[in-house]
Amino acid sequence: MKIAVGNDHAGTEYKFAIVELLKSMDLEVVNYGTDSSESVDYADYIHPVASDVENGNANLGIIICGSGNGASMTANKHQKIRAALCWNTEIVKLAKEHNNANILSLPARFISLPQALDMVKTFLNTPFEGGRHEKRIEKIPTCS
Ligand SMILES: O=C(CO)[C@H](O)[C@H](O)[C@H](O)COP(=O)(O)O
Repeated sequence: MKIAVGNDHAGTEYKFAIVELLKSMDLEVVNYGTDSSESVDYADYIHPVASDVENGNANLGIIICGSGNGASMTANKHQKIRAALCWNTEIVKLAKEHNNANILSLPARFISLPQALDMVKTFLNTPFEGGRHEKRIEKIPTCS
């Protein structure tokens, strides 16, 4: 399984720990994020993650910025992306079970690092429930 990861300067520290976790789980990781704490524009580092997930080059994505909003807004501009901004493991679980989220967006400035790592594990280990949720997510990309 391949995971695409992206972050701005607010997510760099958490990104390093998340990449380490993913590698310890024998997952393939592609890092599109900045590796620096120098200020950057999140969209430049998030679009490549969304593109990879959208075109099947990666199975899932994990994106990190200060609030998680800029990252998720950017990723959700991609037609096939369902990026979920999450702040605890319960929300992550629902984002997979009900929404089949294919990108997890983490607000690094509002969650602890242990919380972030637990959320990543939940994201990877929770399956989509399907059933009634299938037709609901199919309706998401239908916009005027
Ligand atoms: O895009 C964001 C907010 O929606 C992210 O949280 C950014 O990380 C944040 O805006 C960066 O803020 P900074 O003051 O430039 O470090």
